[in-house]
Amino acid sequence: MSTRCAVVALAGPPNAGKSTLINRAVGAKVSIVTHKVQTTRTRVRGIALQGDTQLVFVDTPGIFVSPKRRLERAMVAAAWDATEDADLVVVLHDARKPADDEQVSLVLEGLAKRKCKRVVLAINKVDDVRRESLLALAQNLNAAYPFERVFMISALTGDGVEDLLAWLAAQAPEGPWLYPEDEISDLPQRLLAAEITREKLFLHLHDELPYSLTVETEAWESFRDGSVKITQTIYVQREAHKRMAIGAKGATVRKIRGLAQKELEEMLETRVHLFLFVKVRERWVEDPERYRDWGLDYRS
Ligand SMILES: Nc1nc2c(ncn2[C@@H]2O[C@H](COP(=O)(O)OP(=O)(O)OP(=O)(O)O)[C@@H](O)[C@H]2O)c(=O)[nH]1
Repeated sequence: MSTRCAVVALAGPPNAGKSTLINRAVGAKVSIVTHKVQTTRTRVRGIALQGDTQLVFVDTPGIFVSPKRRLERAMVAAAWDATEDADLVVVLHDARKPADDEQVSLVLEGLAKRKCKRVVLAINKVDDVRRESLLALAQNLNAAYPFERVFMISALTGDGVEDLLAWLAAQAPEGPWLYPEDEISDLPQRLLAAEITREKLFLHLHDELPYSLTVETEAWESFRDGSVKITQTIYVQREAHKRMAIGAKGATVRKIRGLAQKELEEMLETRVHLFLFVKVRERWVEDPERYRDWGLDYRS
């Protein structure tokens, strides 16, 4: 089978609907692929399969910033490099915003100065505006930058998304996939499973725990009877947070485990054995590898 692969730079300001679009494209509730998956210059936000074509969506967050400090300038330059490296660029525009919106103007000016290969516009959230306003919006945006194509989509309802994906896939050059299939098909499930546990933690710990808490799915084992054993670690930054997450005699983590396991069973339609560990990973934000294994295990 001849394969195709394209790196697609997704240029959408915060809130344009990138995560929603990626979730739909990937076909699973996964908003971030992982910090572990990287192309040379930028973070991979999601990987979608369209038949024999792999579409690797990369992020371009910096291009919406007017850089002042040196670090910002470096970040913006890297993001622009990512758009130049990409096979295709999708500018995602929120249909509720005007064509001369400051952030989109910044991007269109930048695009005009660069050698981006192929740039298309996807006007998102079309479910939330009057249809009649869309034509003028598309014309105005096209006047500011000559897009190769304009797509009208609703990442939320899925309207138009298949057309966009099919078009992107058809443009993808022939070549090997950047990521193995099992890696990408396994990844969303692992992440989703971690997100489910994180959600339960937030719902039940209220404001007590800081937002720095993370959950990682460490192992995923499938058994012959169809059941799955999922092992996750909840990383917190301090001993006090660990005690909070565990609760008196383990009551909190047990409750979280029960709720998360139930939701996982519904999602996977099979029996799930969920094992949760709580670990302290001090300053993991700054140096995740170094502090990864600090702290004691707690098994629920
Ligand atoms: N009505 C409508 N809302 C949408 C659509 N797509 C996304 N949204 C909403 O817009 C908000 C932002 O969507 P996200 O997908 O998180 O946006 P994002 O671009 O990933 O945002 P960042 O992660 O901050 O970069 C959410 O409340 C979505 O539900 C759409 O097609 N229609």
